[in-house]
Amino acid sequence: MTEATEPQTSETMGFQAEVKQLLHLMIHSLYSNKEIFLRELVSNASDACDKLRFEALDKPELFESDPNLRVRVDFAKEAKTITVSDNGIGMSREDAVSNLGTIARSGTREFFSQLTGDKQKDAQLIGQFGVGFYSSFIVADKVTVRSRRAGLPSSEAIEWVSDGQGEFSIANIDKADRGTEIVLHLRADEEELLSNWKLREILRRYSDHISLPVEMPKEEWDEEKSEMKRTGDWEAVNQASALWTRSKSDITEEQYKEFYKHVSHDFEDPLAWTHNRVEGRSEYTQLLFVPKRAPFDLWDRDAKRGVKLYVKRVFIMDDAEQLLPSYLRFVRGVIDSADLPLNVSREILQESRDVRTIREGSAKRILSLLEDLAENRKEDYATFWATFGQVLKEGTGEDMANQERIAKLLRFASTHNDSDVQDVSLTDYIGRMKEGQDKIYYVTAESYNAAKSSPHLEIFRKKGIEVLLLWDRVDEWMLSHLREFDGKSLASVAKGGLDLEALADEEEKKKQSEVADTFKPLVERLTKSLDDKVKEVRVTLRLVDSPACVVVDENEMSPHLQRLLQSAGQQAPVVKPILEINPDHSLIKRIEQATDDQFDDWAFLLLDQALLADGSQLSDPVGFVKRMNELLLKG
Ligand SMILES: Nc1ncnc2c1ncn2[C@@H]1O[C@H](COP(=O)(O)OP(=O)(O)OP(=O)(O)O)[C@@H](O)[C@H]1O
Repeated sequence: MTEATEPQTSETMGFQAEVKQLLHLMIHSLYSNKEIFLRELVSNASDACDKLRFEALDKPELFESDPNLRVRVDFAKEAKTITVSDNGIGMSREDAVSNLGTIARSGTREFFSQLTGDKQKDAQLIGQFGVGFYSSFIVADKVTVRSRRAGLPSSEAIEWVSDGQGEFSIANIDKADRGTEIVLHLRADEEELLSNWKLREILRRYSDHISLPVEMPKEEWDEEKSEMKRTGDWEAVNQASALWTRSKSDITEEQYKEFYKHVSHDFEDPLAWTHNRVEGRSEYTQLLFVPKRAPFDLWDRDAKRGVKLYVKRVFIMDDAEQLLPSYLRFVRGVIDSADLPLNVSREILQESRDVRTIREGSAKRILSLLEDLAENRKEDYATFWATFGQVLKEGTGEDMANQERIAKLLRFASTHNDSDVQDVSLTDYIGRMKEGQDKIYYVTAESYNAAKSSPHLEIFRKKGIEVLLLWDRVDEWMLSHLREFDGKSLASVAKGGLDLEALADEEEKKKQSEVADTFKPLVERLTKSLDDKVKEVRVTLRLVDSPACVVVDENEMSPHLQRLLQSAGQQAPVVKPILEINPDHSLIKRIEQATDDQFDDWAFLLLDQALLADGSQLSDPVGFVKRMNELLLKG
């Protein structure tokens, strides 16, 4: 253990507000999981050793005279302390102030605003956020961190002390050995942790996958005194070989799960994983996990993502986003390449052919894993879809080579089961297609409710043709890339030229041409009144309950996409709608009889209500209300 001299240049500082909140909540809501503190500290210690090994690639002198990286866990019964120490990278004074006093992740404030005060819910949320070092305070009422950054002189080591209330102190000390030592002064009721057996048991459970030796003091049975005695040596309590390098048959499920928690900082078990060694032109090992829950910053474009990159078992970097396409950014894990140079930089990663091979190989593995879930673990796939489905949809445009496979994995709500649960695949849909139907029909809208009550669905419901209901933000984007599936094109029911001809019977075809003739005068009158507002007016048989609806031409941007672009502050082309009227509706018959002085009002009213039903905003809502009231009064 370190011989610390008297602290100098001591300074007391306050925790960032979010840290205070985190500490408070953690102590109160994670108590039932208190042993995780050891996992978190050992995980940090191991990361610190990985970082040292990486920096030492360029500067071997950082190893000083102590090249054997390891983590040590010790305890002192009398003093009631547990100490976790490592000979990793260590922290400078500045590092300690920012790493152990603030949370620098983006989205932290938003995250904290979601906490409810309900212990169970908050514990889940905190788990999602990641507790790290601060979990020490679940079992300790005082924590002392002594650390010296590799490469700094012994006089520039620091001592950080806090009781986890609101402040910490930091001082310069002298520390000969490199790395970090964290001393937990246990709370009064935590004495049961002060046992060699207990600590080994926790370490084996939580840290067996750590690739460095995690050591504890060696003990032997002392015959004379009839008790265990320390020999003065240290011994590893874990296997100390990188988990992903072991053979699959030697790894237990529990070890995979713990390893996942270590690499992802997640609190929960993963949903699924895939572990492979790839040999051939490119050689690498991948151990990739699909989490069960979205990290709190899944939607934050700047958030850290990606997997950890190792080269020949040496840790190179976190969040190597080049190793997976962005639509798989929820995947966590490790990729260990045998081909990349140890001094690989982010820039090199972008250019490297080996990286491209790894990225393609990893995407395929994850897609196979998801296919397996979809096929054999339907409930888990539903969990996956509800959590990450929207992200996976991005793949339809991003990864054209795998578009068909991704499309097979998509799930939608549909008129078939009339619920907002997204569980219909395109294959299910095709299996239920009517005779003569050659398209996959869908409607897009702002919400499930808007989609399911779209007037465009009326004829489909009447004919019993299934329509997919889409309302996720990414849907329009996806649809602009995914034009067909299994030889069937995807068609919006809100677009003109709705080709239901093939499905219409003789009688319907006859009726279509009859009504076109009969309603020609009305169509002409409406066209005149709405002149600059619509592209065209025509009679349709697609409506059942609504008097009219708006559609756009096949090749034009849907109104829903126009609105999405506008709300994102982008310019959308002005597309005039086509007004389609329902010849069987009484309101249309009423308008047919309107006198010339009222006709314009009726025409505008018809168009405006069709726009409203489509989810559009009216350009003149006051005019709409006025016209409606006047017509109501006139009866
Ligand atoms: N043993 C250590 N040696 C060197 N630096 C450390 C050590 N422990 C913690 N740190 C530094 O403190 C930072 C904060 O640690 P903390 O455990 O709170 O969060 P984290 O590991 O970054 O993420 P998470 O909260 O998701 O676990 C780390 O990122 C690291 O820079």
